[in-house]
Amino acid sequence: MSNEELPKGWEKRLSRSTGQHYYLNVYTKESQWDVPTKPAQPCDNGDEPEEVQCSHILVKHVNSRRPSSWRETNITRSKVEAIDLIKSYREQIMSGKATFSELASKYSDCSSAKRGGDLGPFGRGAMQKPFEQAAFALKVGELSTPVDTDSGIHLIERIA
Ligand SMILES: O=C(CCc1ccccc1)N[C@H](Cc1nc2ccccc2[nH]1)C(=O)O
Repeated sequence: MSNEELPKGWEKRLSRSTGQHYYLNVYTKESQWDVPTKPAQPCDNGDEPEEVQCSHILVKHVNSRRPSSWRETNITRSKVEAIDLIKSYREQIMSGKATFSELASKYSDCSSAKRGGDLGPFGRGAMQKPFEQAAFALKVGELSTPVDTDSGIHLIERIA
């Protein structure tokens, strides 16, 4: 099995003393004789926080899991229209024409709109995977591109 086929974070090495292959976890530098079957976990050297705090603007569409919100009882816009709205909100925030909180309070189809879109701190496993992946990839203060979940289209800002 070449390195390319191993789960992420593992390297195949040759033991000089035994002539046997072993496997090195490149994060923790631990080694094992058995072929790894799961990706190596980065050791807790601070390269990923336990929790992040984000605000989001959610624009639901007709295919959303629950096409209804505090703003609109029956949401009929298309997914493309939702993406275009999120792109326009992103542009307004990036250009300084509006703040994230203003737009979230006015336009987000999530109940967090009442808190300027603030979802509070959350760890991995708390949110739908596409949202989680996008949130944990953001640096503090960074704005995502449109994120697609079963709830709808999101614009995410990492607060902490
Ligand atoms: O699930 C909720 C409440 C989320 C929340 C968390 C923490 C504080 C306040 C609200 N709202 C859904 C819409 C929704 N779907 C989401 C998916 C990921 C993150 C936030 C989301 N919000 C809905 O209203 O359909």
